[in-house]
Amino acid sequence: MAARSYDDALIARDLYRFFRAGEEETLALRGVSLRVARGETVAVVGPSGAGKSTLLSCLAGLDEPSGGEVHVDGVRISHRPETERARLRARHIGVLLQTRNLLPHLSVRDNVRLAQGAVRGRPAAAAEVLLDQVGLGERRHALPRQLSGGETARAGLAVALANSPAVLLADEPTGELDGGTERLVLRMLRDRAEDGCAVLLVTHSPEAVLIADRVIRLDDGQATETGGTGARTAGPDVREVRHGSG
Ligand SMILES: Nc1ncnc2c1ncn2[C@@H]1O[C@H](COP(=O)(O)OP(=O)(O)OP(=O)(O)O)[C@@H](O)[C@H]1O
Repeated sequence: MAARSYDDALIARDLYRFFRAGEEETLALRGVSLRVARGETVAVVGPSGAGKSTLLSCLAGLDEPSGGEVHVDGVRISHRPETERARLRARHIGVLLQTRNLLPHLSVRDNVRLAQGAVRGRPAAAAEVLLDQVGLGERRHALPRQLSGGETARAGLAVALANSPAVLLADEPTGELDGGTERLVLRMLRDRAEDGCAVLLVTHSPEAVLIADRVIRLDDGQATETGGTGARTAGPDVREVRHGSG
């Protein structure tokens, strides 16, 4: 059991999330459990309103689950003060959100450098290397508002990868991208997984699902099997599916 826990860089146990707005109550997550191992890519799919973004926010420590626990890289991130969750996130997690993670007044390179700040001793040159990898080496001095949509997505990816995270969480990383940029983003996510990162992406894109080792389907706040073989049971409500060799 201990070895498995170590292999699983991301563990969520029995997550619940209630929202209350006036009289209205929504149970966005109803007992979701999942594990993502180092080196693995998992896609989370499901209809609008199923709870995908809520799940990703709870996994990233951007939101607190009402019940259940999240562990990242061997550390519990849930049920801690927001500042501590932010510190743990900066250290262990890369987050790629639909609203991109760029500070508007900083150049692309300085955005990457800022995200690297969480990791001591990182050479400054690594920012340039990362920007070259996402094809933005020439645009490193540009401000976010000067970037095209595809460039913004790639800059967001560079920022998400800047801290060499153990866990990478991405919400629709290829939404609204052209085919070339989508392939580049997916290849980089896959490469990170091959380097030992645990990658979880929320997606509607069939191409993104294809790069995943396993697919988790959320429906009305519950995770269920999507079919196939080689399932790895992660909890009472989750049966997952492994695609071929990935
Ligand atoms: N801050 C909030 N306050 C109240 N209800 C919320 C809040 N955030 C999400 N919800 C509700 O929780 C449920 C799940 O929402 P969520 O955004 O997680 O779904 P989703 O699967 O990501 O949808 P989409 O694919 O459309 O982005 C929805 O019913 C939504 O209205």
